This record gives sequence, structure tokens and C-alpha cells, in this order.
Amino acid sequence: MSLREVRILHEKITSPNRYPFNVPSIRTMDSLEFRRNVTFFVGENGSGKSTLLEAIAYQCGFHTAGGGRNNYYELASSEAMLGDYIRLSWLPKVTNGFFLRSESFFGFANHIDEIAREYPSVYDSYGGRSLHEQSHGESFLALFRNRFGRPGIYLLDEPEAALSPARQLVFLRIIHELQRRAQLIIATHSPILLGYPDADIYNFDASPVGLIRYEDTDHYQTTRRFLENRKFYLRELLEEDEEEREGGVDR
Ligand SMILES: Nc1ncnc2c1ncn2[C@@H]1O[C@H](COP(=O)(O)OP(=O)(O)OP(=O)(O)O)[C@@H](O)[C@H]1O
Repeated sequence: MSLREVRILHEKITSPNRYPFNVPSIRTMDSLEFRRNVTFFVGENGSGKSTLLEAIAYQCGFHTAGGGRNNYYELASSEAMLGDYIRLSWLPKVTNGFFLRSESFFGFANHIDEIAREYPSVYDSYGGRSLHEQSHGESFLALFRNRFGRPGIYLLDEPEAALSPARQLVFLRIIHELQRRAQLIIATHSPILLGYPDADIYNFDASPVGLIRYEDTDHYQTTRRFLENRKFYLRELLEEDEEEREGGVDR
């Protein structure tokens, strides 16, 4: 583990009411400590996980649309608006690694195809063929298996997006191998990935963001309740919906 802490430089912020400084998790955060090789960010949609992860990627010098230090490509890099307002503390400093954003993976695959026109051997790092010739989930796993091996820091934003539950379990093994020589920070909604043992989970729904036990996350509790008693759960959910509609205002 080498990234020890991220600190928000509140003293530099001049427009606290604007994005990203007005996001509650960011507004109330002084610093986050990284104590383990695997750290998860969990929280509702819009709670600020990607905002912070992107800012960390920016400070690492990774392309903020996804990729490593050497992957500069046309896809407009998102501005990582928080990037200049955080400070990272390292021991030791690492420069190697990868930032994965599921939503910009398509652009990344194009970029690799372009490189391959001149250097076909680039595919060796991505399962031997174009990422576009593999299914969404296959291409993710090809990237994880082939490119994620070296020591460094891996910042992953919802890596489960394309993976079936069985492949998420395969991915857990990849995480397990990788964390022996690398640090991973993963924003996720997957109750399977979150179950990885010996990880810290930071809850972005809390103000300030704090550690949470796996079993206390909404993701675990909601999934568990659903799976344990699906019929009852659905009846409540759907009937509530009908009652709301019946009692609702006519449009
Ligand atoms: N470029 C932007 N300009 C203004 N607001 C933004 C911008 N990007 C994100 N936001 C807002 O900031 C908040 C945090 O967004 P962020 O993407 O960090 O959430 P998240 O926790 O990663 O969500 P998800 O789980 O849905 O990916 C949201 O309310 C979002 O609408």
C-alpha cells in the first residue's frame, strides 16, 4: 500500500456552493485515510464516489477518461474538477497503475485499436485481440487479467458494470492476486465485490464519509432482504406503488 491519505484543500476553495465542492460528501470531508490494500467507496448514486476517484486519478497523472499514464487519447478527458483541490500523501510514491471508468471504456478500446495499427503486439496486453471483438464483460476481464499485474495503484469506477455474478467472483480472485503487490481503490455498487475480506469500506452517504461494516451497507441489506423474501418484498414495493398511483393527483 502506498497511497496513505487524501486531503481536501478547503482553504483553496473559492466557490463552495458550486460542483464539486457542494457535494455533501466532499463538503464535509477533511481527509480519508487508506489503511489497507483494498478500499471500497460505497454510497447512493450521486453521493460523490466518482468525483473523488477521478480527482485521485488526476493527481496520479492518469488520464481521467480512463487508462494509465501513457494512455493519452482524443476522448475529452473529464475535467477532474476536484483534482487541483486535493493533496495525496504517499509512502512510497508510485507512478504506475490504471484508472478504469466503465463509461469511457469504449473510447479506450478505440485508442488501443489505433495503436495496434502500428504495433499489433499491443493486443498482447488485452487478451490477444481488439477489445471491440470481445463482449463487454470479456473485454473487461481481458483488461483485468492482462493489464492489471504490475505493482501500482488501480482506481476502478464500477468495474462490475459488465460482469455477470459468476464473473464478479472471478474478478474477486483477480483483486486478491493483485492486492499482494498493488493498491486498489474501487467505487462499486456490487454486494459481491464489497464482500472481499480485509478491505476498508468508506460510506459516502455519511457526513462526513466514514468506515462502514460490510453487513451495514445498504447494498448488502437491500440485496439480502430481496433475496431472502423476494415475493414479500416485491408485493410491498409494487403495491405501495399502486396505492401511490391510486391516491395520486389526476394529471
Ligand atoms: N460535471 C458536473 N457538473 C455538475 N454536477 C455534477 C457533475 N458531475 C457530477 N455532478 C453531480 O455531483 C454529484 C456526485 O456525482 P458523482 O458522479 O461523483 O456520484 P457517484 O457517487 O459516483 O454516483 P454513481 O454511483 O451514480 O456513479 C451528483 O449529484 C452529480 O449529479
